[in-house]
Parts: sequence; structure tokens; C-alpha cells
Amino acid sequence: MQFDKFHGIIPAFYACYDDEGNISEARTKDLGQYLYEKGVQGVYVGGSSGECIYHSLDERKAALSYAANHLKGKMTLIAHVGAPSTRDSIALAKHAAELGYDALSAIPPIYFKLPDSAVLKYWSEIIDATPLDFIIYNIPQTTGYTLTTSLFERLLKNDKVIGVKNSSMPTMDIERFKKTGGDNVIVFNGPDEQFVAGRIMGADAGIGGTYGAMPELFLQANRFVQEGKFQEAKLLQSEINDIIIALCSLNGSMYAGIKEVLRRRGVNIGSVRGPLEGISSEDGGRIDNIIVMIDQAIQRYCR
Ligand SMILES: CC(=O)N[C@@H]([C@@H](O)[C@H](O)[C@H](O)CO)[C@@H](O)CC(=O)C(=O)O
Repeated sequence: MQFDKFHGIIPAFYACYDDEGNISEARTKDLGQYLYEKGVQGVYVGGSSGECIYHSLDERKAALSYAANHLKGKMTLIAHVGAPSTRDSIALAKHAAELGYDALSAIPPIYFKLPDSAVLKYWSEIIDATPLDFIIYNIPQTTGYTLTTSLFERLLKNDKVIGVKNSSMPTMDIERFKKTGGDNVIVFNGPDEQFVAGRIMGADAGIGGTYGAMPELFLQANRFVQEGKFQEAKLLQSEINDIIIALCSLNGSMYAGIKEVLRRRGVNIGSVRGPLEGISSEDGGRIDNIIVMIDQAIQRYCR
């Protein structure tokens, strides 16, 4: 495993729709190019921010294909392949392997509350389906399942398991997973609101849903941590949090707000798919303000 290619800032890639709400290759290319020019290390395709939960299997395959068509060779590509059934997850895993993705990742099974034995079998069958490395996705607030350090330890016995993307809120979870896995395991920070804290507690890198709205700020926060400039990192994180809170306070969903920010930056990737709500007319002025907040933070910290 090349550890380095999984370091740095890895935006969770957004679902890119045309004006009719279909997955769009042209708009995937535009978002990919935008993130590439910003200098991110990779993208995490088809996860929560990719609205995977609202896509058919064919749409998910298309989203993985379009991102690979335009970004393969330019940055690290991680495919999220978690789906309601093991069969669909394996189909997505094989598709991602054929496309040349660098690693797979999957949430645990959703909807039914299943025992650890079923979760272990589910992840193991995905891992066995391809030669690719695998990153466990722990996101208890949406899946209802919490990864324990003992199941993590069992999964790590498989050499293809290279780490965990931890989106649970306690930074202590990051510290525990890092302690369990050691230096040969990559822990990704999930909650963007505590990126700096997660990095300090042991996260090697970050995968996040708001990075795409302000890649400059996360790249800079990561640099501050690498350079040991913790005071600057803390102040920047605080400004990032003001922006995330503002995005989460819109009438529309956070993703709709982020997509509007991107549209005003010249990257039109459509809106969101229902039941996620699009932005309202009142949100327009709030988004003007969010853009000012992002630009001011860039001025203050990235010069
Ligand atoms: C619960 C949740 O959605 N967490 C997000 C965060 O990036 C989150 O959007 C951010 O911290 C704002 O709350 C990510 O961990 C999800 C993510 O990376 C993904 O799109 O798969």
C-alpha cells in the first residue's frame, strides 16, 4: 500500500446533475477539474455527499465511471460502494476495480439492525470481491451502527483493510482507532467541524463533505497542522465552523447550499435530489453572506 497517496485533503465528491436531475458526465468533469486545480489530493466518490442513497445501481456505476474518466491519473480515487444489499455492493466494488480506483470504502449494512457477525461478513465479502485496498466507513449518526475497536481489530487482520474513515463526532474515536491500528493504518477525519482536532488526535488525513465548498481553507488548515502552527489552525477551524453552521442553517439542505456556492463560483453541478430540499428564495442572501465569509477567511489565512 502506498500510504502517501491517501494523505491530505480528500473532498467527498458531490452528486453532479444536469438540469433534468440526471447524473451528468460534463458536470462531473467540471467539478473534478475545479477540485484538481485547487490542489486536493484525491476524491471520495459516491458517499453521503454523493447522495448515493438516492441513486439506482446504474446511476451509482455511472457516477463512479464519470469521475474516473476525468480524474484517473490526476489524483487518488476512492469509491464508496456501500449499498443496501451485499450483491449490489459487490457489483459496485467490481465496477470500481475495473475503472482503476485506488481503494474501496463502504458503510456498514443499513436499515435492519444486524449483529457484528453480519457486518463483518458484509464488509469481508466486499473486500474479497476485488484486489483493491479497503477503507471502513464509520458513520453512526446516519447508519445507526457504531464500529467497535474490537471489530476494527478483526478487520485489520485482512491486509487489504488499510484504514477507517471515521465520521463519528468524538475525536476520541479517532485516537482509539489510531491506537488500535498503529502506524500502518490510515485514519481519516470525518467531521469537518473538528478537522484540526481530529488531525491532532491522530487522523492522518481528512475526507469531508464541506471541503468542496472551501478547499483552500481545508488545505491551509492541514498545512498549519503539518507545520505545528496549532494556534493558526485553531483560529481557521473556528472560521470554518462559522461557515458550516451557516450552510446548515439554510432552508435548503447543506448540499444544496454548497452547490449554490459552487454555481456562483462558475461550477454548475445542479441541485440536490429529493427528499433533500433545494435552496429557498430566502437562502439567496444567506449564500451571498457565506461566500463573503469564505473569501474573507481565504484572505486572512491563505496568503
Ligand atoms: C455526517 C456527515 O454527513 N458527515 C460528513 C461531514 O463531512 C459533514 O458533512 C460535515 O462535517 C458537516 O457537518 C462526512 O463525514 C460525509 C462524507 O465524507 C461523505 O460524503 O461520505
